[in-house]
Amino acid sequence: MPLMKDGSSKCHINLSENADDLRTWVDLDIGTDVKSAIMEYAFIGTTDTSKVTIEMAMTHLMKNPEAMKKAQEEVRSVVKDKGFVDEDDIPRLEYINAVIKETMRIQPAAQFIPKATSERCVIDGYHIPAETMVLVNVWTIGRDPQVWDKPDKFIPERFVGSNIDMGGQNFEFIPFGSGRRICPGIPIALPSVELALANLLYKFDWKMPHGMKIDDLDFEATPGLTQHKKKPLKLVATKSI
Ligand code: HEM
Repeated sequence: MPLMKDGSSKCHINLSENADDLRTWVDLDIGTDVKSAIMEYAFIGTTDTSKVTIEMAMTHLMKNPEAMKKAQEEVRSVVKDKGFVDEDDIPRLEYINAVIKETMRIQPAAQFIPKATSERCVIDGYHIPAETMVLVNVWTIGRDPQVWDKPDKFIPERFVGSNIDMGGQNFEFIPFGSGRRICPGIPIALPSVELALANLLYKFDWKMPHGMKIDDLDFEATPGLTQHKKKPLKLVATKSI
C-alpha cells in the first residue's frame, strides 16, 4: 500500500511484517495523512477481521441448516434462560468454537499473509533471494485436499475433539499467521467472535429476507487486506427468548 508524503516520498506499510517499523513511523514526521492511514490500518486489522469472520460464519450456518440447529441447540442448552451469553459460557460451547474454526479454515479473514525472507532459500526448486516479500496463501492451505477431507465443504464436526488449534503450530491451519509475527490479538479476537456469534444464535432465529433464497447467498469477497463479502449478508432476525 504505497502512501505519498507531500506528494513525493513513498512509504510502504505492511502491518503484518513490520509492526516495529510502524511504531517508528508513528513517531516520525511523516504527515497527518500518513499517520491517520496507519491508525486506520491498525483499526481495520483488529476490528474488520472479527466482523468478517462473524458474517462468514452466519452465512455458512444459513447455508447449512443442520449446523445452525446444532449450534443454536448447544448455546440454548448451555445458557438456558440466563438471557445472554458471557465469557464463562465459552468453554462449554464446543460446537460453536468448531463453527468458528471451520469458518476460518474455509474463509480466512486474511487470505494472504505477507512475510519477508531473512536469508536466501530454495523451495521446490525455486530460488528465493533474501529480503523478498512472499505471500503465504492461507486460503489455499486451508483447502489443501492432501490435508483436509472434503476441503470445500463446511463441516464443523471435523474440529470437534480435534487438537488442531490456531496457535501457529499447526501449519495446515494458520488464520492468525504463525511465527514471530503471529497475531497477538488472538486472546481478544477469539472470545469476541465467539461471544458475538453465540449471542446472535442464542437470542434470535434467522431467516432470509422476503423474496430471497438461501441459494442467493454466496461467499464472493472483495479484494483487499481483509476478505469482505462482496454482497453484505442481510437476514431477518426473530427474537427467540
Ligand atoms: C478474527 C480476528 C483476527 C484475525 C483473523 C487476525 C489475523 C491476523 C493475521 C493473519 C496477522 C498476520 C500474522 C502473521 O504475519 O503471521 C495479524 C497480525 C496482527 N494482528 Fe490480528 N487478527 C484478528 C484480530 C486482531 C485483534 C482483535 C487485534 C488486537 C486487539 C489484532 C492485532 C494484530 C497485530 C498488532 C498484528 C501485527 C503483529 C506483528 O506484525 O507483529 N488482531 N492478525
